[in-house]
Amino acid sequence: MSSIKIECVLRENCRCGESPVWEEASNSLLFVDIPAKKVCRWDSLSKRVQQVTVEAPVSSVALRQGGGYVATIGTKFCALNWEDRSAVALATVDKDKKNNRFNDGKVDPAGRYFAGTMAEETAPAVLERHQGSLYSLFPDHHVEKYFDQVDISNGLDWSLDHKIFYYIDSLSYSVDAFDYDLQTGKISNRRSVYKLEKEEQIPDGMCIDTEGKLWVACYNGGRVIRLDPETGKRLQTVKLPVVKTTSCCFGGKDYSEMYVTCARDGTDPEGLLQQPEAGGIFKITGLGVKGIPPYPYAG
Ligand SMILES: O=C(O)[C@H](O)[C@@H](O)[C@H](O)[C@H](O)CO
Ligand SMILES: [Zn+2]
Repeated sequence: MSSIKIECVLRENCRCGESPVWEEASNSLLFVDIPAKKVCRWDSLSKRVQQVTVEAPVSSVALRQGGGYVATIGTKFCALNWEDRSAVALATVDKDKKNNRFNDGKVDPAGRYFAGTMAEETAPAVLERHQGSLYSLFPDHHVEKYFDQVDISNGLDWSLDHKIFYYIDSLSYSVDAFDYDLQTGKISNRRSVYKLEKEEQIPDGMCIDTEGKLWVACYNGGRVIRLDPETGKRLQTVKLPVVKTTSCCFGGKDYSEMYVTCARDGTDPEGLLQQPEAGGIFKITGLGVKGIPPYPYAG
């Protein structure tokens, strides 16, 4: 039996930490603080954080094949140069929806950058509904739209054989699956593989492990849950000392550690006293399962 250890490795006070991504080359964890408009890089060896501030809410960051990063900023897919701290737009979506912004994003196994949008929130999970859409930025910088009517576009990942795309629209309280065509990037045959239980609250970010099981961060649920998408059963619950857990990824040595982001916004003063680490970065070890490296954007 492995013994699970949960540790706050960085007390960053993120207003809404999101999009953890492990960068093996620098032994670092990348993440964003959405409303603070910051992309951060935490060096796990020196324990130092570097950050780049951008001009609009930044909701996800991903590696880029030729070096540097890509990020979703406002309603733009951008290239991010860490050295000169510049962000250059590659494409813009939702031009007719001035109140929208991107939310979670991740690169597919063929190097396309998937990300969805949502209306800006007036409070956590309070927003005009059905305003979001799911998109992907192809390596040639053209954008494809998959569907609209999304409330809060969130967690996404692909099965290990690349034949299934998993997706979360938070306010559906469901983890969905689609058939995935890696060649064309097309999705089809949407179905639900897991419905959240009441105490699990709102499904947010998600990642897959080497056994093909899904890990979902539960916003307001203070936990990550491990799901078997084939049986629709929850296999494990890992509780954290913060309530607004937003996303998770594997990283560290051989991708054997899990990193979890969370939010501080929306917590009242009493809650902050009980959760002094809210907005920090958590590391979970001893899970006995590993993850896979993130795919880099191919454009
Ligand atoms: O982290 C995100 O994905 C959103 O941007 C957040 O705002 C929360 O998820 C949302 O409030 C709860 O659903
Ligand atoms: Zn999210």
